[in-house]
Amino acid sequence: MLVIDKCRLTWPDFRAEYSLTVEAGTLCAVIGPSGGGKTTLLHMIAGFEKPESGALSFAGQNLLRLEPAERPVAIVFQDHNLFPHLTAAQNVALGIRPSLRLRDVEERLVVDMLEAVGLKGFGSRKPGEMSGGQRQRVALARALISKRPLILLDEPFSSLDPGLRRSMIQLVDELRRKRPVTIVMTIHTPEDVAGLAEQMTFVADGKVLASGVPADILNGPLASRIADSISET
Ligand SMILES: Nc1ncnc2c1ncn2[C@@H]1O[C@H](COP(=O)(O)OP(=O)(O)OP(=O)(O)O)[C@@H](O)[C@H]1O
Repeated sequence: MLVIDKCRLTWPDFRAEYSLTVEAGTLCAVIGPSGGGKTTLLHMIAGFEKPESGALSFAGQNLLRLEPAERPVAIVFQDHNLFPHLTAAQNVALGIRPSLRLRDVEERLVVDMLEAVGLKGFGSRKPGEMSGGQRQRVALARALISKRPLILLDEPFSSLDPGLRRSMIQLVDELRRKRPVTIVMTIHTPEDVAGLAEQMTFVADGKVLASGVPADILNGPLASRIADSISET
């Protein structure tokens, strides 16, 4: 279970205090208005932002004591954070082994994962030779291939058309059937995760204002505020 308890961050123009619980194995979709604090929440879980107070744990382990690289977390950022000098296959392989010295079976895994994200035959391309949507999928492949049990996806599919976006989210969902993984994903359109996400979390003004079963959140007391934040993005 991921437990965030009153984690506070203060910047000159923004104050956040997050409390949220996500059961292990759950797909939790995070929605909310632009600037409300969704990315900051993910960055804090990953360790790129340090809360001044509060508690943060995953599977009983205190994450606040761990550096980002030590956390059991794989993250896909909005800007995909691929290495431009490496090929798509090498960028994916980093998810298995930072040294890139892969065994044959691992090379095969990379090829299979590129195929799973619809990039068969793109392994030798560099990020600069790929579209924004293709780069997003390379970054997704790298996160999915890593053995990290907590995956954070920050609007990973924003440059994909709705059909491809939906199929990528289904791919993320399938991963959960193959190995136990907890996923926290920021999204813009709740329809994308309909029937897949067990939990929906509405973040605005630096706070988790509601979290629970998606239908309850979308039809609950914050329904009109949520609808406004969706139409604005
Ligand atoms: N390192 C930082 N220092 C100061 N302010 C920051 C920092 N990071 C983010 N902020 C501010 O925190 C607020 C929340 O930003 P955040 O990126 O978390 O929002 P968001 O909900 O992800 O928005 P969007 O949907 O547009 O990506 C913004 O006002 C932003 O300017």
